[in-house]
Amino acid sequence: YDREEHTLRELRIFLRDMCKKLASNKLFFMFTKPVDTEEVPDYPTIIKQPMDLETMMTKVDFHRYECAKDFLNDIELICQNALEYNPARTSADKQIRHRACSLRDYAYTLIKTEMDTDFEEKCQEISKKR
Ligand SMILES: O=C(C1CCC1)N1C[C@@H]2C[C@H]3C[C@@H](O)[C@@H](O)[C@]2(C1)O3
Repeated sequence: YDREEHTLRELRIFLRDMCKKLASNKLFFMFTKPVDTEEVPDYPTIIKQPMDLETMMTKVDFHRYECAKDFLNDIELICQNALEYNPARTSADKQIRHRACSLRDYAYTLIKTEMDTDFEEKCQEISKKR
C-alpha cells in the first residue's frame, strides 16, 4: 500500500497514544473536554479558537494532522487559551496557568523523547507537498 499512506497511518497511531497519555494524566483533566459554553457563556467571546484533548483525538481520526508539529500547535492552542481566559492572580487561575504550562512542556518532551526525528522529518516533507 502507498508508502506515504503507511507513514501517515503510523503517525496517527503514535498521536492517538500521545493523546491517550495526556488525557489520562489527572493533572490535565481540565483540558480533556471543550469548555462548556452553557457554564461559561462569555468563553466564546474571548477565546476564538477553542481546543481540547478530546477534539484533538477526533482530529487524529479525521486525518487532520500530517506531522507531530501540527499536533503540538493544537497543544500550544490549549495552553494559550487557558493563559488568556484565566489571567487573574487568584490561586484558581494560577493553578490553571501552571497546569497549562505543564501540559505544554509534558507534551513536547513526550513527543521529543518517543518520536524518531527522521520519522517526523518524513511526515513534514509529505505535509509540505500536499
Ligand atoms: O479555561 C477553562 C478551562 C481550564 C483550562 C480550560 N475554563 C474556563 C472556566 C473558568 C475556570 C473555572 C470554571 O468555571 C471552569 O468552567 C473553567 C473552564 O475554569
